[in-house]
Order: sequence, then C-alpha cells, then structure tokens
Amino acid sequence: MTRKELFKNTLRKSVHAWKLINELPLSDDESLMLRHFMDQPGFLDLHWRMFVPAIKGQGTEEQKQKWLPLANKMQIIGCYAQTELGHGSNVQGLETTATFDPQTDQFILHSPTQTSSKWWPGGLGKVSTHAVIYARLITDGKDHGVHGFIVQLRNMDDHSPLPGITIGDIGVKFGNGAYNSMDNGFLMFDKFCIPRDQMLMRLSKVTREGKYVPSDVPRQLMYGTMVSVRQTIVSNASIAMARAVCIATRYSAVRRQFGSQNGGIETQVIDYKTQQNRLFPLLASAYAFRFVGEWLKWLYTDVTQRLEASDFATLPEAHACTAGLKSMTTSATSDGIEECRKLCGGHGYLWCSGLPELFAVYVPACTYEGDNVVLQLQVARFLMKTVSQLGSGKAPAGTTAYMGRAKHLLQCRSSIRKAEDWLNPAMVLETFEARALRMAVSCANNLSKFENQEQGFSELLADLVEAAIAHCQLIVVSKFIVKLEGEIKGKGVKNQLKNLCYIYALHLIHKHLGDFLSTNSITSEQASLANHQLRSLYTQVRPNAVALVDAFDYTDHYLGSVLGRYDGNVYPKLFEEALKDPLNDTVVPDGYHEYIRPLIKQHLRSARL
Ligand SMILES: CC(C)(COP(=O)(O)OP(=O)(O)OC[C@H]1O[C@@H](n2cnc3c(N)ncnc32)[C@H](O)[C@@H]1OP(=O)(O)O)[C@@H](O)C(=O)NCCC(=O)NCCSC(=O)/C=C/CC(=O)O
Ligand SMILES: Cc1cc2nc3c(=O)[nH]c(=O)nc-3n(C[C@H](O)[C@H](O)[C@H](O)COP(=O)(O)OP(=O)(O)OC[C@H]3O[C@@H](n4cnc5c(N)ncnc54)[C@H](O)[C@@H]3O)c2cc1C
Repeated sequence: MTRKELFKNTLRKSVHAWKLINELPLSDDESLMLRHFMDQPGFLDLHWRMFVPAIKGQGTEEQKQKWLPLANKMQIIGCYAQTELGHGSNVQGLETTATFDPQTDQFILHSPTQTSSKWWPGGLGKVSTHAVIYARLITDGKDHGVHGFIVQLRNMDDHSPLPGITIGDIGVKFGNGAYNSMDNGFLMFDKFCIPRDQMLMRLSKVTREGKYVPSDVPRQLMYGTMVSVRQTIVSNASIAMARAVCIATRYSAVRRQFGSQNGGIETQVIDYKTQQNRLFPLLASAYAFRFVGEWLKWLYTDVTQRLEASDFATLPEAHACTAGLKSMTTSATSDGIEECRKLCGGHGYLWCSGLPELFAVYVPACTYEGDNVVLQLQVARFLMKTVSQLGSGKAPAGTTAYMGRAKHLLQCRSSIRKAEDWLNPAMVLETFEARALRMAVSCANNLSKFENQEQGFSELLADLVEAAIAHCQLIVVSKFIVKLEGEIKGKGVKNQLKNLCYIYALHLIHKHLGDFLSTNSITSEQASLANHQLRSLYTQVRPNAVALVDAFDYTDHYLGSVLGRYDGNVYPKLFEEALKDPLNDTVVPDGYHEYIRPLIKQHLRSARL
C-alpha cells in the first residue's frame, strides 16, 4: 500500500475496532485488548493510552466531567502533544508558551521558535480533533514551567485546522512498518487563544485574577501519564519478544542444515548449541518480562491508590521501576527481535517472515515514552540517593531493600562450589544483589571525589547507567524467582519455568561477566560452573522449546509469519507468498525492453564486431 492507503486502512480498522467494542459485551480488559490488537499502532491507541489518562490524571473533577464523556464516546479524538522539534527528553526545556491574559480570561498559546513546534505526537498530524498540549505557563510575566492544557485543534464540522494553528504529518518513518500508518504530526500555534478553564488544573491552577497557585503535591505528578504508559510497555515487551521467539523457535525446529550421516536426514538447527545459546535466553526473557510486567502493574496500581490518598512515599520507587524496566526490557526486546531474524537465516529477512515488520514497529519503543539512556539515568539518580541515605538509619525498602544488607553484600563471597549450586535461588539472588550494590556503591564513592556533584554525575554517566541496568536486572531475576515460588501450579510447568528462570539469570551472568568479576561477586571458576550449568539447562529445555512457544497461544494471523506457522509447513508457503509478489505478475519484467534488451543487444553487437 502507499502511505495514504496504509493510513486510510488503519482508519478503517480503528473505526471497525471501535464499532466492535461498542457492539460486543466486552469487559474493560477485553475492550482494552481489542483496542490494542486492532489498532497497534494507530490513533485509537494513543487516544486511549495517553489523551484520556492525561485528562483523568491532571484534570479537575469539573474538567473530567466536561471532557471525558466526549472522549469516551469518541466524539472528540485526542493525542498527547508534549515533545517538540527541539526538546523531547528535556521536558522542562519545552518552549511552547501559554500566556494568561486577564483581559480576556484566556491563555494565548504560541510557538515562539521553530524548535518549539510540537513534533512527533502520534495522531496529531491528520486525525486528532483535540490534544493535551504541554506548554510553559506564563502569568504576569513569570514563567511557572511546563503545564498541561486541553486544546481543540480542528473545526468539528469540516476537520479543518482552527485559525492560528498550522498542523501536518512529519513524514515517513523507519522501514515500511505499520508505524507509517500512524500520523505522527507537527503543530505550531500563532497566538492561539483558549479559555482559562482549559488548563488542566488538578495539580496547580491560575485564578480569574491571573494568580498562579502552585501544586501542593509533587510537580512530577504531571508526568503521570508517561509513568502509566512506561508500565504497560514492559508487558508489551514480553508480547513482542514472545512473538519473535515463537517464530524463531518454530522455524529452528523445522529448518535442517548440515549434519546428515551417510546421506541421512540433516540436523535440525535448533539442536546446534550456538542456536540454543542465542535463542533460549530470549525465550527465557519473554517469560521473565511477562512476570516482571505483572509485578510492575501491581506496583503501579498500588502507587496510584496511594497517590489518591496523598501518600507519595512510593512515588520515587514507582518512577525508578517504570523508567528502568521500560528502558531495560525494550532494549533487550529490540535486540532480541533482530537476533531472532538472524536465527532464521536468509528467510528471516523476507517480509513474510513477520520479523522485519515486527522489528520496524517495535524499535521506537527504545525512544518513545523516554529515551532509554535518559530513563536509566533517572534510576541511577534514585540509586545514588538511596546509597547516600544508607548511613542515615533510614532502611531502604521495596526494590532497594537489598541495599539495607550492604555490610554483608559488600564483603560476602559467593558460596557456589558446584554447577548445581547455580540452581539455588538464594545463591543466584545474592550474586545479583552483590553485583548491583557494589556497582552502585562504587559509583557513589567515585561521585564523592568530585566537589561538584552535578559535574561528577556528568563525568560518570556511563558507569551510572551500567549500575542502573544491574539494579533492573536484579529486579527481573528476583520477580521470576518469586513467581516460581508462588503462583505457578503444576509440577511439569514449574520445572520448565525453573529452567527458563535460571537460563535467564545465568545468561546475564555470562553476558555481563565483566561486572560480576570486577566487583568480585563471583570468581572465574564460579563463572565456568555457571556456563556448564547453562549448557545443561539448554539440553533440558530443548525437548519442550516448541511447547513453550506454543504456550503463548498466538494465532498464525497474529504472528503474521510464514516461518512461524503452527503447522510448520514453511517451504510451500514461502513459494505461495513469493508468487503473490506483483513483480511475478509477468515472466518478463517491466523495463526489459527499455533497459535490459538494449544493453544485451548492444553487447552482442560489439561482441560480433
Ligand atoms: C528525564 C525527566 C524525568 C527529567 O524531568 P525533570 O522535571 O527535569 O526532573 P529531574 O530529572 O530534575 O528530577 C527531579 C525529581 O523528580 C523526580 N521525577 C522525575 N520524573 C518523575 C516521574 N515521572 N515521576 C515521579 N518522580 C519523577 C526525579 O526522580 C527527581 O527526584 P529527586 O528526589 O531526585 O529530586 C523528564 O524530562 C522526562 O520524563 N523525560 C522523558 C520525556 C518522555 O518520556 N516523553 C514521552 C512523550 S510521550 C511519547 O513518547 C508517546 C509515545 C507514543 C507511544 O507510546 O506509542
Ligand atoms: C514512534 C514515536 C512516537 C512518539 N510519540 C510521541 C507522542 O505521542 N507524544 C509525544 O509527546 N512524543 C512522542 N514521541 C517523542 C518521544 O517521546 C521522544 O522522541 C523521546 O522522548 C526522546 O526524546 P528526544 O527525541 O528529544 O531524544 P534526545 O533526548 O534528543 O536523545 C538524543 C540522544 O541524546 C541522549 N541524551 C539526551 N539527554 C541526555 C542526558 N541528559 N544525558 C545523556 N544522554 C542524553 C539520548 O540518550 C540520545 O542518545 C514519539 C517518538 C517516536 C519515535
């Protein structure tokens, strides 16, 4: 399809999804799932995932009563317009202004510079009638920083942009992926006026007289929509990783290459240890991210309930966990999808393998909802603050509780003596705790050598990110272990998931061996025992590998992959797909007579001469 056809087809699918949601007796979860699967990525997605939550989280009761009924019936279609051409990560650097005019009781929205143009918001370019706009609030000449405003963008009768608004699409994005069906847009304001009551005023407000009343709650609650989406992105990482692993595992069981004895059948590539070493950690990651995503959803729900009771105690933990786990799981999943493409050899590069599309649509997850490095630096800031408080007698809690055992963890030596010890949850956990703590304390000690803490932080950014990642990996390993010790029923399933849990943990030890050795968390001999155990675990998982991906229960339609077909009937279907290609409509290609024939004939003529 051309981009316009792709876009219009997405509109058709999104409206169809909305029709089904309204007609079928669906639960909220089913409705959410239908919106996600039918519209991923599309404007419906962001209306529900960002526009509506922003109003719910930052609007007053009156504003919610006015705008949510319209949004819930999709009588208005909204987007979340925060990022600008010049600023995305640095929210406090946004330039769009919202200046209060007491004469008219309005805000004047303006884009003072080209870099202040809103740029990227999904659904902004062509579809949305409204947006939550983030702009610098200015009253009486004073800049109060970034605040949210609900703004109508288009005429509700003919969809034309309102006067004072220039709006459009930012152009084709990465690959041919479905993201090109999404109208990520640009928007400039030219002294565009909105009523004062369209500033989202749950957190802070402006009175009729133009007096700014700051928030009596942490200003970061304005970031609440991003936190809620980051939390969902972790579970989405599990789904994307599972899709890629399902394709690569099934194909690795179908594909045979080399290894035939005396002309016999060739070897399934899934039996090569290198294939297992690349594939099974990704299989384990799909399960690991699912379980940590379940836990993160609980954490987010818990902090939301606490916030409603004005209990902000766990807000820093929720921010650090959503930011860090979003960052870590999306980076791992993007790399994992690409690895799955390579695990399928040449056929993995075909569009009909489903992997190029999955990669093209998935990889922006490393950037949107917060650049992954910027988010890990938020985790690092949280860890440094926690380490600095260790001596204060304030016991760290939640995911940093292990830091309360710093005295032990800083000096303990791993008691791993044989390969089987690497199947001991307490020993594995302590190894990850020791590594994470020692990396964080090392950063804190190095920071303390700088007189200027900000300068020290800037100098040590790379080390801080690695310490943050170590902390996040500990969270994932610990939540996998907790899941196994708790909810998993059925001995057979539990044994298989145990194998995956330790594959996940031990492959991380192998991948980040430098950290574990340099912090003396393990010795090189213990690392060798871990590798030995890893190979043994691969052997145990191998017979169940296909069953473990079948367990994701993805339909062939959803997987969209000839290589990942449930029936494994790959080769005939590859030909079937190939013959559908328009290039095969004729046996002699367009262009032969204009270009190929003259070339060949000219060559033949000169050869005769
Ligand atoms: C990088 C950020 C967080 C910096 O924000 P800033 O206001 O400059 O805060 P500081 O770094 O100075 O930290 C001050 C203080 O606040 C805490 N904090 C920061 N963020 C949060 C939060 N969300 N919740 C709770 N607490 C927070 C921080 O920990 C500090 O606490 P201290 O105790 O240490 O003082 C910010 O600029 C940011 O979030 N940048 C990323 C922007 C982003 O994510 N954009 C996404 C746009 S929407 C999008 O991409 C949509 C995509 C579509 C799709 O999903 O499909
Ligand atoms: C597909 C897609 C959809 C999007 N949808 C929306 C949407 O609906 N609404 C919306 O508002 N936005 C949206 N965005 C924008 C997105 O949120 C931003 O692109 C994202 O937050 C990253 O910000 P940036 O582009 O400014 O990156 P930058 O911050 O400019 O990153 C560039 C590089 O600088 C590095 N860097 C930046 N700051 C620091 C620092 N302090 N220390 C160390 N390194 C640093 C980063 O790590 C990165 O390597 C979307 C983006 C994409 C790709």
